[in-house]
Order: sequence, then C-alpha cells, then structure tokens
Amino acid sequence: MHAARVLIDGPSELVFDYAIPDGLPVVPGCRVRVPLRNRSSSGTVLQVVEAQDLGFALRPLDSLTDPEPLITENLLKAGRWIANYYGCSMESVVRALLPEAVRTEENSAKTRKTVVLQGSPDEETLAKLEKRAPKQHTILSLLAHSPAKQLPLAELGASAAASVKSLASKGLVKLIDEEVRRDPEADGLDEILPDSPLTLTDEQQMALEAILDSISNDQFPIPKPEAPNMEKEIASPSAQHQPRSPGLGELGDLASPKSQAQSPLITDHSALGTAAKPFLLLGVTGSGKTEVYLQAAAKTLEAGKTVLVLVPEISLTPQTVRRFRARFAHVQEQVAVLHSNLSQGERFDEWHRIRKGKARIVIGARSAVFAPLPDLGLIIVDEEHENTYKQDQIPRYHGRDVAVLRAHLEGATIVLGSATPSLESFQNCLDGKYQLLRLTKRADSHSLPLIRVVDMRNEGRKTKANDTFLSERLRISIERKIANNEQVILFLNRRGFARSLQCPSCGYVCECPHCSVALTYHRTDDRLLCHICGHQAIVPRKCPECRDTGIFLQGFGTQKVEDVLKKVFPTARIARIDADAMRKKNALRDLLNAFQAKKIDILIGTQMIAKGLHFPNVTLVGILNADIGLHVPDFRAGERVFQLLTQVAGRAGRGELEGEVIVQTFTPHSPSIQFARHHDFDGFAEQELEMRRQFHFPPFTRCAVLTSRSTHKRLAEFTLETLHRRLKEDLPKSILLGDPLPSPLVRSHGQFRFQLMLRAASARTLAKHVQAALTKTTLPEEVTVVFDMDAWSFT
Ligand SMILES: Nc1ncnc2c1ncn2[C@@H]1O[C@H](COP(=O)(O)OP(=O)(O)OP(=O)(O)O)[C@@H](O)[C@H]1O
Ligand SMILES: [Zn+2]
Ligand SMILES: [Zn+2]
Repeated sequence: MHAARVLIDGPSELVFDYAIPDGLPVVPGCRVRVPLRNRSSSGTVLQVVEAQDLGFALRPLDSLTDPEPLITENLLKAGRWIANYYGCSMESVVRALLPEAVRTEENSAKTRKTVVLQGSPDEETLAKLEKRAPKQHTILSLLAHSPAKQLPLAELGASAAASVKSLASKGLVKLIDEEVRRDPEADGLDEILPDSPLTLTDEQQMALEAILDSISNDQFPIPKPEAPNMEKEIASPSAQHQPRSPGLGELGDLASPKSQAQSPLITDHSALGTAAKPFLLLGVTGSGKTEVYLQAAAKTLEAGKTVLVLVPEISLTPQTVRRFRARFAHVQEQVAVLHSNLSQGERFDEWHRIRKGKARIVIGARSAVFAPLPDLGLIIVDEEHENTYKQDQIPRYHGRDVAVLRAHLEGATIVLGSATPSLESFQNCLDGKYQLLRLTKRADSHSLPLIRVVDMRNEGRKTKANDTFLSERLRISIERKIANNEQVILFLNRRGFARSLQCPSCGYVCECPHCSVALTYHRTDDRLLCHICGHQAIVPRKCPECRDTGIFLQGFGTQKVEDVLKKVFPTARIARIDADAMRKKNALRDLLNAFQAKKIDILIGTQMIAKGLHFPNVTLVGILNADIGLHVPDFRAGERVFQLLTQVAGRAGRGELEGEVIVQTFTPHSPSIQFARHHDFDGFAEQELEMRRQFHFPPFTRCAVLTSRSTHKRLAEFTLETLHRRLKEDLPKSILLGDPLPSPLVRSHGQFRFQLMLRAASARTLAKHVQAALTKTTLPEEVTVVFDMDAWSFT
C-alpha cells in the first residue's frame, strides 16, 4: 500500500503520512485535504511512499483539492533544492511556489451563467414559439446570430431566466457555468501598438542563432546541483524553531554528495553539450539585447514551447514590458504579466491560465521564476546583475540562480542578459560554465556617450555653500541643454544610513587595511569599524593624506537636490523620482509618460532610474555623487558603482542627438569610475576579480551572513557571540569565520541586529558547519537568527 507524505499548511512545518484511498490519483505536488487531530486541514503532497507497517492503520487523506497536481515534479525538485541550499523550511518554499491566491480555496475560478444553443431548432418549433412565447423566440434568434452560439445570461435582459429555463427543458438550450478570466489589462492600460521584428545587426544575428541552436537541441541532461544539508531558517524555539519533521531530510534525488561545483548550481559541466550551457548576453547599453530576446521568444513559441521572461521589477521596466506586449500583440491572450499589484482573483486566474498552457509567455519579477509553465523552452533573465533578484525574506533565494537551475531541470535554454553582468556570471563564462555572447555596438550605430569626470575636490572653493553638489561644468551643461529644448537626467547615488568618512579636499576615504572596504562611522562610540572583519580605528581629526581638518560625513537627499535646482534653474520644469515620491499608485508611470512627452526638463532620481529606460531626447546625464556607493561596507561596492555609472550613462544619447555624461566625484581615479568612463567592462572585471580572489570574496568563495535580531540589544549580541564560539569549535580549515559585529544598520524596525560573515569554497561545507553549531545552541526566546546564503546585502 502507498501513503502520501503531506506537508501541512501553516507555520509549524508538520509532515505526516496518510493512506491514499483506492482510486485517488495522488502524486507529489497534489494539494489535499487531510484530517489533523479533530479537524480538517489542507496540505501539499511531497512524496508518495511505501506505507510502513506501524502496527496501526494510517488515517486516510480526505480528498484532492484539485484534479491535477498544482506543483509540477520539476518545480518540486527545484523547491527541495532551495530548501536545502538556502537553509529554509520546505513549507516556506511551497508558499513561494504556490502564491497565496492559489493556495486559498476562496479565490476559486470566477464563472458566469452562460446560455448555449443546442443544435438548430426546426421551423415548426420556431413558428410555435413565435406565437406562444415571443420572449423565448427572441432569445433563440439572438443565440443563433451570436458568433459562438452562446451568450451570458446577464446579457439577455433582467427577466430572461424563466424563459431560458423553459427553453432548457425543451432541450433547445443549455445553461452552463463558464469560467471567465479576471483580466488585469481589461482597463486602464495604455494602448499597445503592435510592432514587427527588426532586421538584426550581425552581432545580434550571431547571438540569436546560438540561442536558437540550443533551443532546438534537445539533449539536455538533468544536472545534480550542489545541495548543502541545511535544514531551515532558524529562529528562537518559541517563534519558529520546531522539531525536525520527517521527510524533509530525505533529499536523495538532489543532494548528491559528489557534487562540488561552485557556481550557479551546475555540477558536472562536461556532461552538458556545449549547446546546453546557460548563455550570458553581454551587450553594451542600447545594443539591442531586447530585440534578441523578442526574436528568440517568438521562435520558441513557434516551436510549440513556452517562454519565461524575468525582469528586475515590473514597475521599473515599463518599456521592456511594453515592447514584449507590442511584439506579441497578435497573440495577446497568450501573454501574462505578473504585476505585484494584481488582485488575488486576477493572480489566481493568471496562474491557472499559465498552468493550463493558455498563457505561453510570462513576464514577471523574481517570484515569476516559479510560474508553472508547461513545456518551458526559453528563460530570459534581463539585467541579471540586479540585486532585486535576491529575495530578502524567507526563502532567501536568488531568482537568477533558481532560473538557471529550473532551466536545467526543464531542459530549457536560458539567457542571462546585461550590459554590466555580475562578476559571478562573468566568472562562470571564464570557467567555461556559461557561454558568452557579446554585442559590442549600439544597435542604431550611434556611439556610446562621452563621459566626463569632474573632480569635485577642486569645486569646493569655486561654488557657493548651498549648491556644492553642482559643479560649474554640470551647471553650464544643464543650462545649454534646457536652452536647446533637450532633456536632462540627474542621478543621485544614495545610501541612507551607512556613513563613511571622506576628506573634502583630497577625497581620501578611510578604508579597512584587511578588506579594502570603507570603514563605517559609529556615532555612539565615535569610532570607525570594518563590518567584514571587525577591524577598528579611531576617527582621524586630520586627513591622513593631506592634513586637511575638514574630513566629514557625506550625504544629501533627492529632496534637497530638487530644492536647490529649482533655485538655480528657476524656469526649468523639474521632477523627482524616488521611493518617497513614488508611493502613490501609478505615480511612476505617469511621471515617465510626462517625461517621454517632454513635459519635464530635468528628471532627478536614485538607483530607480538606472534600469532599461529609453528616452531619445535625453542628451545629458549627470551623476551628482559617484562616490557615495563606493564607500559602503560591502565588497560589491565597486561593482555596484561601475554598474550604476554604466547603466545610467547608457540612458544618454539614445536618439538622433549625441549624448553626454558628467560624473562628479571626489575620487576621480577610482577604478570603478575610470573603467565605466571608458566603457571597459573587461578591464573592470579583470582588476575587480583579482581583488576578489586576493581577499577571498565571491565569486571565488561562497559568502553567507548569520544575523541575530532582538529588541534586547544585549541578548542579540550575546546570542551571536555564543554562536560564534560554537562555530569556532572544529572550524574546518576551508571556512573563513568573521567576528560577530553590530550590523551596519544596527537598529531597524525596533530590533537590534548583529551579524557575522562566513566564507568558504564550498557552500555545502559552510552550511553544514552552521547547521551543526545551531543544533548545539539553545536560542533565547526573544532572539531570531537568520541565515542568508549567498548574501547580497550586508546591512
Ligand atoms: N537591429 C536593429 N535595428 C535597428 N534598431 C534596433 C535594432 N535592434 C534594436 N534597435 C533599437 O535600438 C534601441 C536599443 O535597443 P534595446 O533597448 O533593445 O537595447 P538594450 O541592449 O536592451 O538596451 P539597454 O541595456 O540599454 O536597456 C531600441 O530603440 C531598439 O528599437
Ligand atoms: Zn585629504
Ligand atoms: Zn576588514
């Protein structure tokens, strides 16, 4: 006899076996109702197992909630891998796999009463009806003239029900419950004009052909990704930590002990044909990557397969989404865009449309990686370097890496695209794990914009105190553009909290001698601290380089910039995009539309405006403070600044007019700025990778962060110190263990936070060791401990 191993919905992570009643087609991934103590509960079947003889009969499960499994076998496999690798509960992963809207039964499909004509009535019947029941006659002729020979009951008038009932009793019509789609696009969206494929440039053509070759090549073996044995996200016993449940540890199919591969998820690359490798499409800004995606997607659909497109965030990439809609306007009903603001009902319908293969091209952010597309042929991850792909809540998965895994499980082709790929992905190309495709020229054959670097160390003396962020050069350029009716984007690189010390006259920044990241100033005890290794330093009263005494804390916000600019350019129309200004629904869309329509001269923004926007009339992009992001306690700081400068600069000169970029900085010689200035990704990657190798950072190690949080500062600190001591016992040589330290953002949401960083060549070794330490430690009730594998945020 077989039993279903069922994960019960709810936070307690309970797993129980239930007998499967005869004839019930229960397979892994099915949703079921089961008896639990004296009530009924819902759950997900993780496995179907041989029932053991326990000396008593297993309780049978009650029923299947859906006729078919909601989670496909491949997604269930991916889910198990995520639970293991990121050290979170399978329950939390099932929550990610099945959106709330799909799990709760109240959202079930919306239907409407519909009247369907049955055959065609003979003359005699019609004549009789016309005389005796004119209303029934009218309904029949309406139906006969409707294209589908059916009409919603509601459209037949208020009192049609009785007539329809008697028509039904005569067998002339049938009343059915027709499923209707709650169409998220039914109202309010701008009209989309269909467009057609462009003639590709040679580079685009070569990239497309490589991708298409891989799609038509079906020999795609199933990989064994590295799966460390982490159990779950760990919390205090009362809050989240529950005794280990049966079933979750048994991950035989994925947890291959031999797998040792480091980066994204692929173990034995020799087993994969060359065509099967993930592609990294490295194309300079404006090189036409999107056109390559569009044509690859079209071919995939033609081949009868489906397409998944991941973007960093739907609301921030409106132009990319619109281009997909326009290209596939002729099969509009096959496109699903998974916005975060879909209603529960809409989400339910879109999800089922996808699962049934009705929506064959899905566009969405991170969580769309779990869209249940059947026959997946192609996955595109646009702007693959974006940190929004890393989820910062349980389960803390990386959407791009899960996409790579999913592509392998499904035998699909995957294309990661960016003008500034992550060093993780680029190193995978150097290692031969990914295949690099390059677009080196802008598609419209315009040249990349000229980037000028303004040394702000010389500006302080020239300008008045209240507009020190605006150099002469930038001010003059803005004036000129406005006079010419051209548009300007000003970009403010902002980090709210972590402050570094920088000398205003020479630009010197206090850095950690061991880690080469900026030291963070802690006001409370007036000291500088390295948030990676714990190195401490006293605050210099004079600049160590130039002896200037004005060494200061830097940072100003978009609001202030806007105020000052309004004074400096009183006639200009100025608008600001930042998280505060964009709280209102559609505010971003309206503002971008206004900018497109040239109703705004100067647009000020933060990181938000760095992503794939395309405004032909923008001829000047100013970057006000290129340094800020450079001096945060994060080993990816230099990489982020390079990415931001390159992406932002890429917004200039995308039309007929030539573009100009002005970068203001206190550290004009920093490599991130210089390489960005020369549009030199390879140069940047080479020197940055050398630094990463030397200091043992990713992609050469796996890096995880262990954080303790509590409203009681001392408790949080003490807990992490205890964990640190445990971690030090029998520490494997290959693990680099950092000190327990206050987080850069030490207090957040009323909780005190302490963290330590772990690095190792193997994620598995790392996770195992952490798990062992946690098992040995009893966590106090009020403390939450969070494990973040492949951490992307160190705040
Ligand atoms: N083969 C082509 N012929 C003519 N124009 C093209 C071609 N391919 C793309 N374009 C146009 O060039 C512009 C830039 O292309 P696209 O936005 O696809 O580049 P991208 O690489 O995705 O840019 P980014 O990374 O900066 O967002 C668009 O206006 C697009 O319509
Ligand atoms: Zn100095
Ligand atoms: Zn350090």
